[in-house]
Amino acid sequence: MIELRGLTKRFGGQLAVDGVTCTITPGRVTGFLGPNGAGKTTTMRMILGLDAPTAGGVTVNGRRYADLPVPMREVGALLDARAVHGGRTAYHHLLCLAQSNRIDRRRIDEVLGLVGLEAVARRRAGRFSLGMSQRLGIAAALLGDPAVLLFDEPVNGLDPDGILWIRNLMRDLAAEGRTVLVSSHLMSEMALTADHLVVIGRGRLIADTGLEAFMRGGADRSVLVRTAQAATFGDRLRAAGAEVRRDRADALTVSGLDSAEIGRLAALDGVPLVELTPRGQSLEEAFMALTRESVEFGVER
Ligand SMILES: Nc1ncnc2c1ncn2[C@@H]1O[C@H](COP(=O)(O)OP(=O)(O)OP(=O)(O)O)[C@@H](O)[C@H]1O
Repeated sequence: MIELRGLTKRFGGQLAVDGVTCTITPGRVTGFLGPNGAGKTTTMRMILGLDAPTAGGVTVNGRRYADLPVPMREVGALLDARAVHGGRTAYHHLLCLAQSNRIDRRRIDEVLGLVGLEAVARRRAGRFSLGMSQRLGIAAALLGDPAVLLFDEPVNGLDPDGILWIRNLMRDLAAEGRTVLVSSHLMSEMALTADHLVVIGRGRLIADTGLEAFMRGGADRSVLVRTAQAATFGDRLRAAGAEVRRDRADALTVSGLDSAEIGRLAALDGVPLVELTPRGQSLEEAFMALTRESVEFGVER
């Protein structure tokens, strides 16, 4: 569990994080979203005690990071995958971390296995590809078997196999009951990975909500209706107050009436429907709508 209370960070005149209050709960993947410069990395750095808040505070499992006796056993993080000593082997990198955190060295082989790096454990980390570096960073995050995990933009620069692997890993970690916070500016990625979303823009919390509610919220919702009698049924729906667009010979996009009402009218008129599908807006659209005001370097539209 991670609790942010009025968390604030100012860099000179710049308010990077502005009074964020929310709780990241265990057992699910929480996507931490926001446009570039929204304050995601700064928030994560404060959770990890790397930056001191200007005001407010944050606790991990009820304690401030600085008060955790062995932090790696409580919280693991992947912030910058390239931040390893390039001359060390993967094994040696993990060994140094294990020794300085009083973690049994047998755990090293376990985490190397978990991330699929056993075969290259004795190679220098400086020669690793980005994907391998990400895996090593994740191995380090998992080393202390922590209940809380933070990943900052973990899929950046990865190929589809790597992305799928990370996605499954996050979901597995959450299913084990851990708290998993993953930042991204990619909505499409979060739609496939997260159960819950925390969205920030210009340092402020703009949403703290389930994934489905986020997609539903504020949407101009419509319903796809397919029937061989599209022309006549379209007129019937218009007469009932709907806005109707005929997309194909057999397909209508209807707004202003919900699917239950459309289905009832079809049944009353004996119109056979081939399809009746409520359409939420895509996560990407919902995100754009929500963060439009808060994009730091927005393009005039
Ligand atoms: N050390 C620093 N000194 C001064 N300003 C900083 C510092 N770190 C971050 N900032 C500023 O704080 C704001 C938030 O940055 P942050 O990196 O937390 O955003 P982000 O959401 O992680 O963005 P991105 O998706 O681009 O990584 C930005 O305007 C950034 O320029």
